[in-house]
Amino acid sequence: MPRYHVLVNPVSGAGKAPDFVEYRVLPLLIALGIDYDVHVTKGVNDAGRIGRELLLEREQRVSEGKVKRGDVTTVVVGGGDGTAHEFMEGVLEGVRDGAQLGRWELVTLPLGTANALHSTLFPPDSVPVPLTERLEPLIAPGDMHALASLIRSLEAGVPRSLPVTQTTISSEPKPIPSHIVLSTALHANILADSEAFRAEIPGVERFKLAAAANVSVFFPAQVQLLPSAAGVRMYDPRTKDWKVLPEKEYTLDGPFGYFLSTTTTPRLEPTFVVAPTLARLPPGPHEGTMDIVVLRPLRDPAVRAASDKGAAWAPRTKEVLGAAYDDGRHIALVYGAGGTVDLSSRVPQHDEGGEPVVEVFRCAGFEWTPTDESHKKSHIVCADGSLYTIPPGGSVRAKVIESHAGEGFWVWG
Ligand SMILES: Nc1ncnc2c1ncn2[C@@H]1O[C@H](COP(=O)(O)OP(=O)(O)OP(=O)(O)O)[C@@H](O)[C@H]1O
Repeated sequence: MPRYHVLVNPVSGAGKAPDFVEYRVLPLLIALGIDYDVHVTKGVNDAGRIGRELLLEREQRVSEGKVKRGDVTTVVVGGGDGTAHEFMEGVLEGVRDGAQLGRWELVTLPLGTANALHSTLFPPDSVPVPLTERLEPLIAPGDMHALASLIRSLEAGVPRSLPVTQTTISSEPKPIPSHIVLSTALHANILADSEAFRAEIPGVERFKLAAAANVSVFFPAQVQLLPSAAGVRMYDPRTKDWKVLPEKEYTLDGPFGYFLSTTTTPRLEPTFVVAPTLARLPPGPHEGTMDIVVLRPLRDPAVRAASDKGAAWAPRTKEVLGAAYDDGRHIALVYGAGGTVDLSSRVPQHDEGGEPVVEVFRCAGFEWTPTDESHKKSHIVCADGSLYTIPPGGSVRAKVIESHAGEGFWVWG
């Protein structure tokens, strides 16, 4: 077994990573005779430093003939999504400086707050990963879910590819990689505001408070969808399948309420299934696409008719995103004849011609250009929980990186 690298972020989530690694992860590796190195993060972006160092160390060992170029580096992420993000960012920075990427296999542990990646790989209601006789005496039943990704890596098999989105913002000197989520509008602003509550409320409740502060905001912007080899597709709730959009529909005019893209994770929290198409209609390996979930308030007939449009929109957003907590039911909703939405519907409503409430696109990427320089909230971008600001007059461009066989990131799930 090759050496395992174990990252420990002592502040992620409720701060349980050091104990969990010491008492649950390391004893398992020791019992199985697997060598490991523990790397404790010392502050913001330190996981990136560790990523860069491991990449360079690997490069050195390849040049000394100690490991082969195609050999895997396994990294157990003892933290949340942000820790994995920083780590991958650091590796990719090293690649931009000229090092070869190589193959990285990540093991997730649900030690952050939202744990989007771990929840996607192992949803709360998923069947426990089966244990072989070798592991059975070593793992307590209560730890099965948290250790599921580690168990998969120890039992071998095939890890999943982890596509990376590369984002450029005119103000940022370097492109920003992300593997979970890239968003603007409501989601990015919830993250921005929820940081203020982190010390007070370590759990997901802080997101709900921040949501209330942003739910009626209209985000003025224009979006250009970037086609993949299969063009730009939009989800049709009636056929429950994609339809290919004509090129003239690649431009989306705002204002926007919600705008979020993801390549890997249908769910952002254990029960918040915001992009169910990723699970129900999974893209092929190396397809190079993202799924984008969009809410545009002025498509809503009731909002168009209202004098206080923000007040009319807020309950609609809550209803629709609330349906996402019910196994991603929001993408089945369509506007009825009078602009109503039947929120109890698990299947599309029967009203002829009703438009989908949520627009879901599958394409290679997008460009988001704020159209009101004075509207600060429409300039905020979230890449895997890290926040960036688009400068006045600027825009953000996000595109899935083409993946190469044998090189890149994989995850055990
Ligand atoms: N020693 C440290 N002191 C302070 N901050 C740290 C330290 N080590 C890492 N960090 C920072 O901790 C932040 C939070 O980590 P992470 O995102 O993994 O946890 P989380 O936000 O609780 O979980 P999730 O991303 O799953 O919601 C990261 O942005 C990272 O930069």
